[in-house]
Amino acid sequence: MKKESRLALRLALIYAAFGLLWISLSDRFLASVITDSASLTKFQTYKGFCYVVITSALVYFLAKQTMKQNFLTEEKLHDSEERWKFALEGAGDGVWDWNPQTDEAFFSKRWNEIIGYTEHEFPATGSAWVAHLHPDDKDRVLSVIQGYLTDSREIYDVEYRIRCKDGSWKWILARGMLVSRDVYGKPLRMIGTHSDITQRKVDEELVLKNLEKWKKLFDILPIGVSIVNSKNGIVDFNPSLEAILGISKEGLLQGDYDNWEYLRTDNTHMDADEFPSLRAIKEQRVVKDVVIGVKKESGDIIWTSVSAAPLSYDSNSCVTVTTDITKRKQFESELRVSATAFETQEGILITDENNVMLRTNAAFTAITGYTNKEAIGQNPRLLSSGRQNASFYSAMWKAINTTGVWEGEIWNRRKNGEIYPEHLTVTAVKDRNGMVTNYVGVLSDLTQRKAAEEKIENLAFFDPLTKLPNRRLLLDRLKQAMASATRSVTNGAVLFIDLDNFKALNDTYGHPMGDLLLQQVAKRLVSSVRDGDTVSRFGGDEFVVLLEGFDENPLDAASQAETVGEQIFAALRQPYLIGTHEYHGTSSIGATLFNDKQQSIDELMKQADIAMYQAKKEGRNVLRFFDPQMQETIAKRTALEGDLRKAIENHQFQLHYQIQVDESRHPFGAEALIRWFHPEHGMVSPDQFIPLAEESDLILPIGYWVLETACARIQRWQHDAKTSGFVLSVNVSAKQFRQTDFVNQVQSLIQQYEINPSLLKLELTESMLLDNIEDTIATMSALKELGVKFSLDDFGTGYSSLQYLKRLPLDQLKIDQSFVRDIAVDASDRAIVRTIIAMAHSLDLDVIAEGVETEEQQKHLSSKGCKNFQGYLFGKPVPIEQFETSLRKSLFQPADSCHE
Ligand SMILES: Nc1nc2c(ncn2[C@@H]2O[C@@H]3COP(=O)(O)O[C@H]4[C@@H](O)[C@H](n5cnc6c(=O)[nH]c(N)nc65)O[C@@H]4COP(=O)(O)O[C@H]3[C@H]2O)c(=O)[nH]1
Repeated sequence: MKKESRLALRLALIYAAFGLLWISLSDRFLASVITDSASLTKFQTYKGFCYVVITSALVYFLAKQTMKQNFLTEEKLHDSEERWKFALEGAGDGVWDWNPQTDEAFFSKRWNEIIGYTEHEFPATGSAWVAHLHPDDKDRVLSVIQGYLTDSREIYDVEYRIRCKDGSWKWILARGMLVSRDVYGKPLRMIGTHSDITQRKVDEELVLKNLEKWKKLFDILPIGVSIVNSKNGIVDFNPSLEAILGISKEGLLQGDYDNWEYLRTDNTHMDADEFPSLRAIKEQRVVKDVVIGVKKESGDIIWTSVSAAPLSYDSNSCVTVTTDITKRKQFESELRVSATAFETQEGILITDENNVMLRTNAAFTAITGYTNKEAIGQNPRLLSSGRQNASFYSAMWKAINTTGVWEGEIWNRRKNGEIYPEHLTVTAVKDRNGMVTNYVGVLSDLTQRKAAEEKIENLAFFDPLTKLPNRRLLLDRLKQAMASATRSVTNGAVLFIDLDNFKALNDTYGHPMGDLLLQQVAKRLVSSVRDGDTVSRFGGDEFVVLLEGFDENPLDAASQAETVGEQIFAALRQPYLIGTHEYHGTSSIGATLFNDKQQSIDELMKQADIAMYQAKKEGRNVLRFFDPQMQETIAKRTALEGDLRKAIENHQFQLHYQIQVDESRHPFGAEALIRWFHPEHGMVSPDQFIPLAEESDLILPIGYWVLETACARIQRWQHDAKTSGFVLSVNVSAKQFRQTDFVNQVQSLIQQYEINPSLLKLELTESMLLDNIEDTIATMSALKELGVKFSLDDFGTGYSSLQYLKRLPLDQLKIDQSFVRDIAVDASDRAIVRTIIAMAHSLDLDVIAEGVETEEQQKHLSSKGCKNFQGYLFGKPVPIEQFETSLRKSLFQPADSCHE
């Protein structure tokens, strides 16, 4: 119940209580004291007057009390209203008071002032206020008021613009409340404040404008901007970041980037604590320009530069700026490549369109001598040597201007004045419109190349050791000489010179010594001939001298050639000082003439070779002219070689066996000697075909055949009680022995024929053993391990010293038949034989003498201590059947009867 209703009810109750008491008590009281009715009526009238007086007094009293109370309340209210009005006005806000029913309004002094009026100047009605509202705000404001009054919300507030006295507009915040309603509940009074918010509105607008400005900037910035929170990762970002990282908005928000790998500039893994965002948050400082490689699942790498700054309002967040530097990095690396390319071995100069030098590289300086500083601003003509004329340059520029490029060799001048050959390429650089902006010259110094070319030419035509023309140049000159001899009808000669015993020198003193000898020989040869003649090194220890302009008569020409040959012999015969050694050498010369008769170069060289071969054969240190008979021999040789190739498969070889006996002529072994039964020539002696086989490598299959046949023979012998201890000697040639698998071959044969290896004796010659002593020892030792025996054949003809012999695992020395032959008559042979036998004894080796033909020879040998013999005296080499027949005889007959 409302306050005023309660008050009215209280008054009514007091009045009702008094009236009821009066009615019920006053009549009873009068009736008890007044008994007559006249007096009673009279007193009842007086009682009525009293009632009126008392009730009036009561009403007066109650009304007075109530009014007094209302007045006090109102006064209090007024006072409090005044106080808050004062407070509000003091705070700068205006106050208003409005009766919605009467539209009467009160606007405080401050209210008026805010919009430029003096107190009471503004019409005191609500409608006057409405009339001053901004047209854009009016409807909104009225609907807010309407809404407030009907919705009975507690507080009304609205912002609007109101026209000031001077016509300007001010933003006002009006706040108020309904303070009373009439008995029907209709709004009776609204009061409120009126604050000037114009400045706030301006500020807000500014903020909004700024916000929009920054937002737009954020959106269109080509660099990625993001807000990173140390816990939640990227919380806000602009579209550029999505574009740079190539990730969708959702992906960024879901943290898909966590799956990526991050790289340092050196491509190594970057840890999270190195990220600029996390560092900026942790260290609370700006972290700038950290280069990060973002490696995605696809393997693609995006290179970024990231800066981060902590946010002052949130210590766990920062703003990061991400720039895509992938292209820049690419460009930088291309730039590095370009810079490196610019600094190549080739000189580079760049000019402007007017041919003024702008830049040169280090190689340019190295080649020309001009530094970059000296070259800049100059015309490249600075390098001109004067060797090319004006028309050369005009052709060059014509080419550049039409085709855009010129390339060629040119002579230029260095800063020090030296003129040098150069390879130059000039390229015109054009802009988009086809206008020349620059010229680029690339130059390389050809000085060294030319020298190298010269050197290569020298290598191609000259022997590097002796500096003499080589085979190629000789043949070239021979061709010219032959043509010239035809033209001039003269004779020329080719001398083929071979140094005697050069191989022995090389083997004994080593190759460097051999080289020194060759150099000295070359000098002597050159000084032995005329200037126009050619001295060449043909290969190894072979030299060829080409002589021209001899007499047209071949005999005279031959004697002229012989004279030169003699001069050469004389020169080469002189002792050589090689290092500290004095060396005496001789040579063999093969000569042939050439003239107008048509001959091929090959033929001519072959003739000279054959002649030289003949000279060697004839005892060395001689000059031999080629003659056709000689050629015939060679032809035969070649044919023989062809036949030899087929000999094995045609089963034309046979082994003959020659008995070996002891002092009492008791057979203890044999030597296997090969025989070739040629279908046309009959039996060919090994002396004829073994050297040929050695030259052509045919000795390898032949030698193997001999070994295998010998092993097969041993196998048979060892199973026969009478021959079980028989040792079979087999000749082994140098080439055969030097085969890398020779030991294996022997071992396999021993195994294959299951022979006692000690029954196989390999005969080696001195010269082949000393060729490479270390390898020889290794091979011999390996064979020795197998149990094979060794005999040193032709002993005494070579150069073997005791020192070498000691190192060889030999079993036997074989005295060469040349010493045996004259032993009865030649004291020196006897001495040699004695020495050989003494040597063998001192080395604990057996000795056997070969070629023993007479009793006398045997006697002499026996007297010197030789106990084993081989020779026609005991038996010639014979086929196996014959051998075994006579062997049987000798084994069952007295020893002396073992003759063939
Ligand atoms: N005047 C004379 N000569 C005698 C006498 N006793 C033996 N001869 C001969 O002297 C040579 C001894 O063989 P060689 O010094 O190893 O010399 C052998 C050997 O170096 C080589 N030769 C023979 N067969 C083979 C073979 O199977 N392989 C190899 N690599 N060389 C072989 O051929 C050379 C010549 O062999 P042959 O003509 O068979 O000549 C044999 C033999 O018939 C004699 O009392 N008086």
